[in-house]
Formats: sequence, C-alpha cells, structure tokens
Amino acid sequence: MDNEWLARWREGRIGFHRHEAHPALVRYWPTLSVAPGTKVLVPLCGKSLDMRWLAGEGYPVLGIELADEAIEQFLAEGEGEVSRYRGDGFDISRQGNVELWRGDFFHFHIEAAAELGAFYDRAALIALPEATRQRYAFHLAQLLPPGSQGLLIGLTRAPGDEGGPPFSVDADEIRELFAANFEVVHLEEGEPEPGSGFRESVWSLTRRGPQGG
Ligand SMILES: C[S@@+](CC[C@H](N)C(=O)[O-])C[C@H]1O[C@@H](n2cnc3c(N)ncnc32)[C@H](O)[C@@H]1O
Repeated sequence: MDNEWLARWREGRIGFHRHEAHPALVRYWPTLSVAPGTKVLVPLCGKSLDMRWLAGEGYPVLGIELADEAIEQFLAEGEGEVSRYRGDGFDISRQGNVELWRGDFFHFHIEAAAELGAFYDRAALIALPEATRQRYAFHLAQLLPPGSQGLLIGLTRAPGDEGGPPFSVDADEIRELFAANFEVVHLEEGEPEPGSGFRESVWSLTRRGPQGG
C-alpha cells in the first residue's frame, strides 16, 4: 500500500487533491470549540490546502505524510521561507505555521505529539484498507489528550462498489472504530456525487477522558 501511494505521487495520480479548502472544513471547523493557537494534527496530509486554511485561521498545523513529492509540492506552492530539521526519526519541514513530518503516521509517537490539541482528517481514514482502519483510530486516540476535538470527513461508495482507495466507510463503521475513545457526532451526510456515486459524511469527534467521560 505504501509503495502504491509513493507511485501515485511520482506519477501525478492525485485526483484526491482539491484546489481549495474543503467546504465542510470551512463550514464546521468554526462550530467546534477549538481555541485558536491549538496545534492541529493532520494525518496523511498530502499537500492539502486545508492545512493553509487552518494555519490562516490561527491554528498551527502538524501534517504527517509519506510522500516526499507531496511535501515538496506543498512547500513550493506556498510562500515563505522553509526550515528543515530532523526530529524523532522524521524529516520535518516548516513553512510559516505549518510543519510537515515526512514518514509513516504509524511511526509517529506520543512523545512527539506533546503539543497537539485537535485533528483534521479528510481522506485519511478512507485511504486505508479495512484491516488498518482500527489501528488508525487507536493510534489517533493515543496521540490526542482528553477533550481534543477534530473533524473527520468520511466517504461511502455507491452500493455494491467495493473498490478503493478511497474505501467505503459507512456510519456504523465510523462509530465502531472511534466510539471507544471519542464522542462521535454525525454532522452532515452529503449527496452522492454524480458519476462516481461517492458520498461524503462529516463528523465531529471529541477525545474522551481516561474514565470514558
Ligand atoms: C487520499 S490522500 C489524501 C491527502 C490529503 N488528506 C487530502 O485531503 O488531499 C492520502 C495520503 O496519505 C498518504 N499516506 C498513506 N499512508 C500513509 C501513512 N501510513 N503515513 C503517512 N502518510 C500516508 C498518501 O501518500 C496520500 O498522500
């Protein structure tokens, strides 16, 4: 799977990339109560412009991405000086209020996550095959302190369409994956996209406290 993503970036097969901030991020992020200045984890971030939107709204961003191409393109398409350093086994690049960690999300550990207080997932969970999705949900929970909020944009494919990525992850699966560690609220169900039949759903997740409260 990893090599498939690297090949996609190398060959420019990045149909998932959007040329503006996702409308659900713009609509729903302000309805969460994430204090400005809170650092937002963006797992499997690609070169998403959603990171610039978040940074522009006053939220420092920590993106994690496997593909060097994604990171270099994000930096080249942005403005401002880039600083590069190494930390916790990752190559890290910073431009303005966005820091990009190049490597495997599953190798990003809690010690490196000290300052995180929120997250944003668009096309991260649904990029992963079923067998990996529970691991993703637990790993995300481990990285976030109780009370952390996040927005997740899910996707289902047309009935009977078993392809992917993006994989079809329905509402029941989202609740099952996250309910142990997050309060899960379904915010919106989109309309099926003409042609593909892809249908997005929008969720807010709040990391529960150690007692499940
Ligand atoms: C469908 S894309 C979505 C990118 C971005 N979230 C967006 O909305 O444009 C999934 C991204 O996850 C990256 N990726 C896949 N597995 C990863 C992993 N284990 N760790 C870090 N990045 C990963 C891929 O290289 C790809 O850029």
